[in-house]
Amino acid sequence: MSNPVYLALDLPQLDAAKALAQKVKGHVGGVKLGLEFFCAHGHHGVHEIAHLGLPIFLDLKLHDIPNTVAGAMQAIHVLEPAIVTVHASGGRAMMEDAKAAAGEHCKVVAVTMLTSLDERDMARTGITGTPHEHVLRLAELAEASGLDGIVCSGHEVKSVHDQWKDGYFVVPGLRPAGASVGDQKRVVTPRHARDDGASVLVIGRPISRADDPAQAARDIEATL
Ligand SMILES: O=C(O)c1cc(=O)[nH]c(=O)n1[C@@H]1O[C@H](COP(=O)(O)O)[C@@H](O)[C@H]1O
Repeated sequence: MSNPVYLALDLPQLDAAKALAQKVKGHVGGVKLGLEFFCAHGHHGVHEIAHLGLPIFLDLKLHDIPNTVAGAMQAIHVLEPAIVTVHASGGRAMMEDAKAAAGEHCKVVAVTMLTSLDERDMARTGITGTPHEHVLRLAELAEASGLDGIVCSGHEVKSVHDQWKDGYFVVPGLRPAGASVGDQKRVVTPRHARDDGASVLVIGRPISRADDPAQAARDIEATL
């Protein structure tokens, strides 16, 4: 089985991001470039990282009217990302148009409820019920919209997997036992998420902020 870990390269400096990706290259399955990286370095930065030969997960979390999101998807074809994110709360038409506009080999996955939120945060945005219920509802909508899968926490992935057998499930909010949680609220270990059916394990700071990132990536790989 290929390594399911995608390293989140949430670094502002292009050289530092390249150096980190180079260090852990043999111990991760791909790299995730998010808003911080893309706003700072754009297409050029993505091309620079792509030279390392790892699959690229472009985490843009697109959320706008369908026409605008479809235009953005077309504008990134040339980067040939393996995975791109949109927000499920953008609705069915937006997700359908995003998928239709995506490159042939690009998986489009919908962010359901950010792993930095809990039930109280959710209630403050006017959404009632539990995170679990909300994620399952948005997963159903993403599947009906023709997307490849969703992003959710390790708390929900098992139930989502039971309901959507051939879905592609991206799980962030992962921490090896005892690691600092930081701003994440719905957290499990990488092994737990994998056992519950995660297709991709997104891991950032536990690797990028380790004294020896390659060793941290190896240690996580060994638990899977
Ligand atoms: O879409 C994501 O990747 C994502 C969704 C989510 O609900 N929670 C979440 O943490 N992420 C991303 O996953 C990464 C987690 O980083 P660490 O908390 O440092 O492991 C960051 O790049 C986040 O942007």
